[in-house]
Amino acid sequence: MHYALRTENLVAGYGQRVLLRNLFLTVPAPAFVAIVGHNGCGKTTLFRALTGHLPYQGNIMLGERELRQVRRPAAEGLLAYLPQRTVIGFPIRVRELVVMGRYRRHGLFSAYSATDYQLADAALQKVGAAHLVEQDFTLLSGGEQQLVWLAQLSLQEAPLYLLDEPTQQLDVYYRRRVFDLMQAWVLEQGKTVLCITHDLDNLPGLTGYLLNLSHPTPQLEPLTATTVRAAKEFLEASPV
Ligand SMILES: Nc1ncnc2c1ncn2[C@@H]1O[C@H](COP(=O)(O)OP(=O)(O)OP(=O)(O)O)[C@@H](O)[C@H]1O
Repeated sequence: MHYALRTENLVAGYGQRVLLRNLFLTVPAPAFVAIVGHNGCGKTTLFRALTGHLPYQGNIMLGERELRQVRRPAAEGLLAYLPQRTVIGFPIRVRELVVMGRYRRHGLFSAYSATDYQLADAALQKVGAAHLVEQDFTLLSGGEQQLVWLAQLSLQEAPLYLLDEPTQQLDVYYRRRVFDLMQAWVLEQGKTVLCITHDLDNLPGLTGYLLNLSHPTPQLEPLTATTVRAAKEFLEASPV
């Protein structure tokens, strides 16, 4: 079987504060994984370790590569990461921001080709944000900005996508749409998508796995109405 990600005995945290304890994970490729858990249980910390931004003990394999041997996993095309909040401090047109998803082929601010821009427009169309293409990104609403980031992410040619609460600022309609989009990345493009979310109501009906990082021994479970309900009850019943 082909694996997108494996962790063996992964331990990580901040100083005395250990958040990930002896985590063993094997994520097949392709797959969708919804990562849930209480605020502060270590979901983003897991992503920081996977992206090479946090020291850890144990092993992390990204596909066939041992993460310790990789200097910059995103720059080398092993993964693409959408953090929770990214602030842009200068005016920039939406199309110009989205096309930067092609940066590994060109360098961030170098000249992009007509094909790159066509891909950027198509990516915006797919997330339902084609109408924003000419606008100044910094003037958009939080939800609109999130759609633009998703379009940019979709242009990155990585096998593994990590998304930290991508539906956080979106209304009901766009939340559904973003989950459908992530499913399409998996089912149609063979990507493996790890998505941190508190939006459990949108999970039943999706194909993939659930990972409850608040559980004492977190492991992948099939994503079903039953497992989502159990996770919800667990999270409602127990403190962090
Ligand atoms: N650089 C840091 N130094 C010390 N503690 C940190 C640091 N970054 C995060 N923490 C703490 O680690 C804990 C876990 O943070 P993390 O961001 O992984 O939580 P999370 O599960 O993603 O939570 P949320 O659902 O609220 O986003 C939090 O209590 C946080 O305050």
